[in-house]
Amino acid sequence: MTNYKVVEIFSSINGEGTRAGQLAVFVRMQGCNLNCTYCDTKWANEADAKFHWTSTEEILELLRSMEIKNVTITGGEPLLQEEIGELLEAMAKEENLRVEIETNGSVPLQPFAEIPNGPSFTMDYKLPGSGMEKYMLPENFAVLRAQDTVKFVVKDYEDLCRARDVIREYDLTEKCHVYLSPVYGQIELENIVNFMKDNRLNDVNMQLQMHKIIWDSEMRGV
Ligand SMILES: C[S@@+](CC[C@H](N)C(=O)[O-])C[C@H]1O[C@@H](n2cnc3c(N)ncnc32)[C@H](O)[C@@H]1O
Ligand SMILES: Nc1nc2[nH]cc(C(=O)O)c2c(=O)[nH]1
Ligand code: SF4
Ligand SMILES: [Mg+2]
Repeated sequence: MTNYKVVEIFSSINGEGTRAGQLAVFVRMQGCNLNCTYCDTKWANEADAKFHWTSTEEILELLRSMEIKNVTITGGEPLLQEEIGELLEAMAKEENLRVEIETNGSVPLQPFAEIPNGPSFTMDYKLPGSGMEKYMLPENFAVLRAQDTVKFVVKDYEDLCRARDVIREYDLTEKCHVYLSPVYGQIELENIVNFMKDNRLNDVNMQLQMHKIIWDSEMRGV
């Protein structure tokens, strides 16, 4: 039986992305290979973070009982779980689930893109402000499909410029959804809009993390 290091499972509205505002279940996995300056889930990344070994069947049973269609698998970095492919394959066979996986851009996506009826990807491209850009795998861009998303979490003007350049270099708005999302509390929101206007960033979505507006920004499980 395959098990995963699950730190929390909760339902909420999705605060981000193409399904923002819709009910979703979040499955958060322990551990990460990166250490972004701004990470809001550092607590889940620590090697000694409290987790429950949870099996594929236990996760599926819980999801079936919750009767919520959207599932977001996140972390930490969920694609580091050994055998995560097995979970994604099992979820793909569930008729009533629509699965999204949030991933940090440093793990090859190709193997997971081949899963029939598999998850959509919300892939971060880590910008200079994260300190992690050197770990990005540009070959992942070639794997993305119309249902997938590239997300740029922007901290400052340098990050905005880099996001713009990457969007243009890889023609991302022609391939998939593209989001700009502020590092919480660290950039004037208006500056993002002005930058989009100045640079004619058509087909790019600015988003705010709704859950941090609705609840305390440090609150877990919402
Ligand atoms: C915690 S990560 C987990 C998934 C994966 N490790 C990743 O980085 O995409 C989920 C999302 O939250 C974003 N995030 C983390 N800390 C943030 C912050 N302080 N403000 C805004 N977004 C943040 C990440 O950039 C990522 O898009
Ligand atoms: N409500 C809610 N929506 C979310 N969308 C992405 C989240 C995340 O932590 O990645 C998140 C989260 O933690 N909570
Ligand atoms: S990759 Fe994701 S979970 Fe890992 S440190 Fe960065 S934001 Fe946090
Ligand atoms: Mg979060």
